[in-house]
This record gives sequence, C-alpha cells and structure tokens, in this order.
Amino acid sequence: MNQRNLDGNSIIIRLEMTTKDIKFGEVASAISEAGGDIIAIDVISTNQDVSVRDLTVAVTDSQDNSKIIDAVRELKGVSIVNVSDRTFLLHLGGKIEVTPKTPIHNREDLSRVYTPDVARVCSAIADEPGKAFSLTIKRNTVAVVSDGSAVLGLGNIGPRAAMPVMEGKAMLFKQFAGVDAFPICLDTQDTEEIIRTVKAISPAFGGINLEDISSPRCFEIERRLNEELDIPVFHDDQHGTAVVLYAGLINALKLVGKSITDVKIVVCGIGAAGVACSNILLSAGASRLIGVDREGALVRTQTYESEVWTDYAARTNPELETGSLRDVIRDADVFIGLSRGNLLSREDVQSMAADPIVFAMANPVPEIMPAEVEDIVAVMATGRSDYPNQINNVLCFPGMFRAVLDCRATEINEEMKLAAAKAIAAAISDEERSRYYIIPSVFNDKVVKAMRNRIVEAAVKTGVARRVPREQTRESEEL
Ligand SMILES: NC(=O)C1=CN([C@@H]2O[C@H](COP(=O)(O)OP(=O)(O)OC[C@H]3O[C@@H](n4cnc5c(N)ncnc54)[C@H](O)[C@@H]3O)[C@@H](O)[C@H]2O)C=CC1
Ligand SMILES: CC(=O)C(=O)O
Ligand SMILES: [Mg+2]
Repeated sequence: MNQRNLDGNSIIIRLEMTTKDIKFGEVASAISEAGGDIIAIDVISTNQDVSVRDLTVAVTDSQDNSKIIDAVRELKGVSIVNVSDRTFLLHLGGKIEVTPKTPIHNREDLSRVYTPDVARVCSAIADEPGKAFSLTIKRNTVAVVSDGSAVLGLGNIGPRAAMPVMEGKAMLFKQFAGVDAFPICLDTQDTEEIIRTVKAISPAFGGINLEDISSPRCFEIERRLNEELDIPVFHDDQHGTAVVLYAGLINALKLVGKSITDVKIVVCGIGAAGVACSNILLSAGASRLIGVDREGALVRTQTYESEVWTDYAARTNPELETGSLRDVIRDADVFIGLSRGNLLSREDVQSMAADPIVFAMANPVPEIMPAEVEDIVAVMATGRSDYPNQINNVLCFPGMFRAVLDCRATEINEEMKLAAAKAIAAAISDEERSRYYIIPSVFNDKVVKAMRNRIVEAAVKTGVARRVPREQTRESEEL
C-alpha cells in the first residue's frame, strides 16, 4: 500500500456517465490529476446510453475531496449522483447493537425470560446479591464511561461527540476478548456527579472502564470509585496506555542495548496518560525521567497549581533541567509523546542521543509523523493502526477485562498491570524482534489469552480474585 493510502480516507463517488459524451479513461485521468487514486470500480447499471458506477477513491485529506469532486463535476457527460465517505458510512446508525442470546418463540419462553418466571430469579438475587454475577449480564459486561472532556487528542468535545470512540471500544472488547461493553457518555463534567452516576449504574457491570476524562479530575474520579465500588475501575488512558508503553519499551531497549535504569526519558504531556506512563517507568527502575507540559519541563524548584504536577516534579527530573521541550530533549535516549500532534521537529530528534527511541503516541495525529524521522531513529512507534509498532491501549483493555471478569476481581492492582505488560512484551521472541516489530499486533490472538492467564495468576496471588476460573490451571500449563 502506498503512503497516500496509509495517510488518508477514501470516498465513494457514484456517477452517471453519458456514453456518447465521455469515456471512463477521461474520468480516471481527471481524478488522478486532482490527486486521487481509484482503488475500486463497481458498475451499478449500464445500457447503451448511460452507465452508473461507484468509484472508490483514496484521498489524503478533506481538501483533496473537494478538488476531486470539482474535477469530476467539470467533465462534460458526467453527473455526480452522490458522494459518500466510507468511514462515515461505517458509523451510520452507530456501530453496535444488543442481541438476545435465545429467541422467544412462544408464551412459555416469554414466561421464562420475563414475567412471571423471571420473578423467581429476581428473588434469588435479592436473597443473595452475589448471584448477580451468575444470573445477569454482570459477569461479562463492562461500562465504558466518558464525559467527553479529553477525547483522543481532540480535547473537550463533549459526550455526544465522544460516542463513536466509546462504541469503537465496545466493538474491540467483544471482538478481541468476548467481553460485552456498553458505551456510556455522561452529560456532566462535575467530579462528584460523575462519581455518583457511575456508582448508581454499577450493579449491572462487572467492571468500569473510564475513558477520555481529562486530568486532573480523572485521578480523583478513579481513586474514589475504586474505594467505593467492589468491582474494578480502570482509567484506560492512564493504566492501559502505561501497560502497553512499558511492554513496547522493554523490547525497544533490548534492540538498542540500553537499560531502563540508565536512559534519559522525556515524557511530553503530563496529563492522564503521561502521569501513568511515567509512574510505570519509575516503578520499573527509570531514574532519569523528565516531564514536559505546555509551560516546559516540570521541576521541583517551581510551584504548580496542580497537586499532581507538584507530586510529579518531586519524583522526577533529578538533574533539575529547565526550559522547553526543545531544551530538555537534547541527549535524551527516549521520547514519549502523550500530548498533541506535531509538537516535535526533526531537529529535536537530531539532538537526541545515539539510537533514539521515539514513541509519538498522541491520537489521531502523533507528535511527529514517522516519515519525518524514519531515517534517523532506531525505533519509532505511534498510537495509530496504520504504521508499524502501534503503542495503543487497545492491546491492553480486552485482555485485562477478560481476566478480571473471569476471576471476578475486586480491583486491578500494580502486580496485575505489570503481569499484563510482561505478557504483551513476551509475545515477541528474540528472533522476531526488530525496529518494526517491538509490540505484537492487536490481531495476534495469543496475546489476550497469555495476558488473561498471567493477570488472573497475579490477582489470585494478591488476594483480589473472588474465584479461580476452572480452565486457569490447564491453560497456564499450555503457555
Ligand atoms: N496511544 C495510546 O494508547 C493513547 C494515546 N493517548 C493520547 O495522548 C494524548 C493525551 O491524552 P490524555 O492524557 O488522555 O489527555 P490529557 O488532557 O489528560 O493530557 C494531555 C496533556 O498534554 C498537555 N499538552 C497539550 N499541549 C501541549 C504542548 N503544546 N506541549 C506540552 N504538553 C501539552 C496538556 O496540558 C495535558 O497535560 C492524546 O493525544 C491521546 O490521544 C492517550 C491515551 C492512550
Ligand atoms: C487510544 C486512546 O485511548 C486515546 O487516544 O485516547
Ligand atoms: Mg482514550
């Protein structure tokens, strides 16, 4: 696939051609001159006079769309019936639905799934609330909760606009780990109201995945919910990202022959993801870690309004470096971006130490595009699925929640996160590891299974599992 297709979208143009006035080759040349690649042609109907076709055209950005459409519109003998964007088509009507497990054929079925017989099941749960795990969707269902305040790198775009991301996560939960997930976007950004609401909806769920809630509110919301609920609450932008980042860094450092205890690491964007990623690296032994946000490097000699930053500065930047990203990135071995797109320049990367590792993880646009530094980095990773080395929390949350639902964990602790990171890193053997392959693909079906078993083991060992899944022992032996 060429770079144009990797970077862009595609549109489908349905056009009607009058055969006496124009040949298809002329349409194809006009599209190509306007910057589009025709990647598929479907003939919808044709007769002696008129031919209707759908052309799927790869384009780099929305500006190209109008250029291409205008170029086709100007051709004599062609009229555009409609233009559709394939991504938008995929979202029409939303991406998930609820499907019953068994059909209701007759009155007897009806009485069993609903009233009157359902009342016996309700009473059994009322007598013994723990039975909710075996007799309702709780045992396999997770709420994906957002307030729309930090959606990808798009910022505070609100709960309605956050829904496509949360629906997408629900699809991934199901496809990769068989977990049922509900997208729930709340029309409030008030910490107390979010906590109250999540607690109120929690009886239906075996776990809560908090998503795209901005810092610093996300820290308090997660802490309080974990204290007040008996099911795991996991802010994925913090811990899911940290787990996958650590897994990727284990393999990247092996490639360049450097140790986490020695390398200088610069983390850009000290928000939800940046704080959690820094924490996991510090607990793995990183000693020369510097955080940078909008106002420059965080350093303990300064005071910050945010308690989180004050605490962060106290635990990092031992050499008290000050200044902008450009200043502190000099001689760094590792750059980790969890901020916004296009913040890092080629010159910044050139000023890093030999064999630089660049993890530009902002979505959808990374801090620097791989093409700009491909020739000068040892290892490059982004959060995107259209480049090699996707460091994205999608590699963590399906396996993590599969494990906690299977063992009915009450929480997700540090041991369980480290077990997850090690299982992900170990999916790549010494022979397989390369600068383009430091992290397994989300389509590698061994990853969820390996993670699940190691996380359940850690949960049992640390006493947070309410049951040991029957297949655990057998599967652990297989791996
Ligand atoms: N690849 C992955 O798996 C993940 C990627 N991300 C990406 O990381 C980014 C941050 O996400 P969150 O931590 O959830 O958001 P957040 O809103 O909690 O944090 C973003 C931080 O970046 C800082 N920032 C913004 N502009 C900056 C600049 N010019 N220089 C330095 N810092 C700047 C903000 O001040 C804030 O502290 C987003 O782009 C998101 O898409 C987040 C989670 C997972
Ligand atoms: C991947 C993800 O969770 C994010 O970019 O926010
Ligand atoms: Mg997110």
